Amino acid sequence: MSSMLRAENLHREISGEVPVKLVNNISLDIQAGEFVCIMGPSGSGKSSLLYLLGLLDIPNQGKIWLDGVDTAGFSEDELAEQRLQHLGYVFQFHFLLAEFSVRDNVALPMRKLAKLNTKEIDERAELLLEKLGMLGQMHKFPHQLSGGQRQRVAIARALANDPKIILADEPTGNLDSASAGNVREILKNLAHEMGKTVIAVTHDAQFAAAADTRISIVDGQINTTWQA
Ligand SMILES: Nc1ncnc2c1ncn2[C@@H]1O[C@H](COP(=O)(O)OP(=O)(O)OP(=O)(O)O)[C@@H](O)[C@H]1O
Repeated sequence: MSSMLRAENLHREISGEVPVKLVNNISLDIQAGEFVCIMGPSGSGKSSLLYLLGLLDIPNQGKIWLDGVDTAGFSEDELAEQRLQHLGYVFQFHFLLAEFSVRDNVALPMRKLAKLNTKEIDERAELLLEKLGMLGQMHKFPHQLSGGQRQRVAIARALANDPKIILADEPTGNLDSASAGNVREILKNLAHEMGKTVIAVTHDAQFAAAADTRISIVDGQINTTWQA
């Protein structure tokens, strides 16, 4: 195994009359193909940490290495390129575009990256939808799907550019238990069968039980780390 995402002494605070420490001196080292869950009480800084690890926010102090590459000092354009190529995101709310079909939603990140032609993009979108059991719904629009189906499309979209890392923020938070179990198995298999590094924030104990590593956050700091 090799280090896929390494963070050293991450700090993130919001300045103001009373500065708020969201992330307070967090260091971690996540391996390729590892399934990691971040847990902790509401407001403890889990999402803030995930945004830093996903290069969606910039730490006030500390560094992040993505597959050995130091991301400190990257310009906004360079960070956007890293996000598009190497990171896939799944949120509690799916953020699918309402006016786009299922297939077009999955195709969108590939169109932005512009490495494949239109035919190749549609073929890959269909392949990903097939893997997630959603091929039959590809011409539908997000409002025509159930919550679990939308989340599977969101996972297909996250996989579009074959990222190294999938970051998920409460991916089962809005789902009934059967759909939550389905999404949990999909994300676990992405790590264990496809070798993706999966990092998920969750309050869902069953979801966390499937992880290789559980990191518990309290007041912006790592409280405990548990490994299977
Ligand atoms: N932009 C911001 N400005 C001020 N406070 C913020 C900001 N973003 C987050 N916070 C506060 O920082 C703390 C950490 O927030 P964060 O969303 O990271 O926690 P969390 O552990 O993910 O919570 P939850 O489980 O409820 O989603 C919370 O108290 C939150 O209210």
